[in-house]
Amino acid sequence: MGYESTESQKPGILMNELRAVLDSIYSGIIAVDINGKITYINETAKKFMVCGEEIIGRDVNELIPLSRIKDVLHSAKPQYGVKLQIGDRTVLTNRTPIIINRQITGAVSSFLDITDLELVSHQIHSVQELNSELSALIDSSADGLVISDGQGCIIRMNKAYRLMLGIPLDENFTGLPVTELVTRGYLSELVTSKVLQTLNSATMIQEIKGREILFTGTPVFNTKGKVVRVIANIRDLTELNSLRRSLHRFSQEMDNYRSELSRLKIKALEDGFIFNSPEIRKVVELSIRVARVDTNVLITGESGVGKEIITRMIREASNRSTGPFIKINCGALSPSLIESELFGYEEGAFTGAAKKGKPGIFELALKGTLFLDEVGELPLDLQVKLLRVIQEKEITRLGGTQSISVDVRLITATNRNLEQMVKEGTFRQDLFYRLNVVNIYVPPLRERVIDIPILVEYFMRKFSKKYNLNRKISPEIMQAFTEHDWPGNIRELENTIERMVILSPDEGIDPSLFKGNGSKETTADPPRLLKDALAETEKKMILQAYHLTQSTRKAASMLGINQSTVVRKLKLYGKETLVMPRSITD
Ligand SMILES: Nc1ncnc2c1ncn2[C@@H]1O[C@H](COP(=O)(O)OP(=O)(O)OP(=O)(O)O)[C@@H](O)[C@H]1O
Repeated sequence: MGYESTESQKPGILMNELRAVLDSIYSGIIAVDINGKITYINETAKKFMVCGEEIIGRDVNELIPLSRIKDVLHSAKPQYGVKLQIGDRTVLTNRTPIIINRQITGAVSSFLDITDLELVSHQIHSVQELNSELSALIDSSADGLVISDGQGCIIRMNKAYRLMLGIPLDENFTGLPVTELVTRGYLSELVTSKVLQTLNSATMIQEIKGREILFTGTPVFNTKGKVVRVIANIRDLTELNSLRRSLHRFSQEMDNYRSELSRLKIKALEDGFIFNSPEIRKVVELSIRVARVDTNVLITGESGVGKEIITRMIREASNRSTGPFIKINCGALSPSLIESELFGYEEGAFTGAAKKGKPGIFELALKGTLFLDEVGELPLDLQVKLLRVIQEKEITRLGGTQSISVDVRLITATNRNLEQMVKEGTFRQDLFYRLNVVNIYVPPLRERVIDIPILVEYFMRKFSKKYNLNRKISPEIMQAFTEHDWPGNIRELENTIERMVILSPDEGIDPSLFKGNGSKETTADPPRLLKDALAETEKKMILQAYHLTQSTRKAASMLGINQSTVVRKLKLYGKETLVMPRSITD
């Protein structure tokens, strides 16, 4: 459109036309004179002004405080693309000086509202950020992902997807139909196709290269309910399933273990192992746990606390329960006897050796359990030999040359402080470590008085039955039992009750028999016949000697009497006798 003047067009008409043109454009236009007073403003620019009054002739900064058009008046230099804030709108402005005859007479500013554009550009920026976040998320996912459009064409595929299906990183699938994955042999069935057919989520499991893969397809709908995307997610279930199977197996084992544990606990009680205290409960649990592992166990605790009974429980709960159980008391035999007992000997090994030689208990305990009681009493030279057997799992009979392999579980017990003995140099440290792989400490009775009443009841029943006597215990005596110190622990308690059951004259238990056993009570004993007192002392000494040595021969030599007397008396007291200080079961 041109603005050439013709004869018929007057300048006024032209001006009107020009104004109409300027008013109809999107840009705002403001002209100022040399003083910055507004000389012209078009309709678009007026919309930016807050005042509805006269604008012409007013200072530009009154209406647009941030306007820098006056800078152009001073510098005579045009400005282009300057961002300016007018009220809540953002505009992009160009400012040009008006120069007539080389004189600045004013300036014109034209500006374009870019507020909405800014908003859109901001939104585009946010979308770009979101997009890169999404890409990072998709790529870092451990699940495989393939995203297709509503027509089933692949838009993106992440690394995990490629790895799980064995698709090379440089094989491009973008824009291709998802069915191409089947065509190229990566898959046999497509979850995406299922989603597109049913317009619903779908799952399937496929075995790919020996691995179990779970496919899950999810449709994404637009506002009109049309599927615009299908997201196929794949997850390798192989490890998960194998973990699940292990977990199942493990929990089944745990269940078996638990029921076995309670079975053995019940059995321990049935077998006459009596306890109420949490301390012994822990000992029993540890013993049963350790029984399953074929390792050396050292049981420590004072004399008579139940170390042997616990050893038998371990053996009972172990895989060697049907193998032999052999006990040897290292404190009751001379060193030379222990050596020949442990390792056996060949014919003529020493004077008095049996003609054909004799196997040692390491041989006899083959596939079984060997219990070395009072191991702290073992002399140093025998400690070295025992250590060698443990390390080499072989023995050589005394006087022999042939190595015999040893398959024995070793359980040792002591009432001595082996750690202290190691410090003092009377027990070898290396042997101590070998024996003490697992330590089970049995606390003395005074540290678990809660066990006393139940033990008293048990022993009362046991001995009443054994001697066919009906004995009852009064609350006062029970009280005295729980208050007693029991330095000899359960063995002492057991012996005391046995004595009381036998010696009490009637159904009730004679309290004086208990007082005579070293009770804290101070009342004097009633006078008794000398022969009864002697018989009682004799019995006590014989029983004690026998319990200490576990051998009628040793007990006899300890007391300076005949072995036959010990055997006879023990029979009289109802005790079973053993000729040798070892017992072989099964
Ligand atoms: N909890 C218990 N329930 C029933 N009887 C027990 C219990 N603890 C120990 N006894 C009995 O006490 C006596 C001594 O137990 P055991 O021989 O096991 O003790 P120990 O610690 O091996 O003794 P030592 O150190 O003298 O060899 C045994 O007759 C045993 O049956």
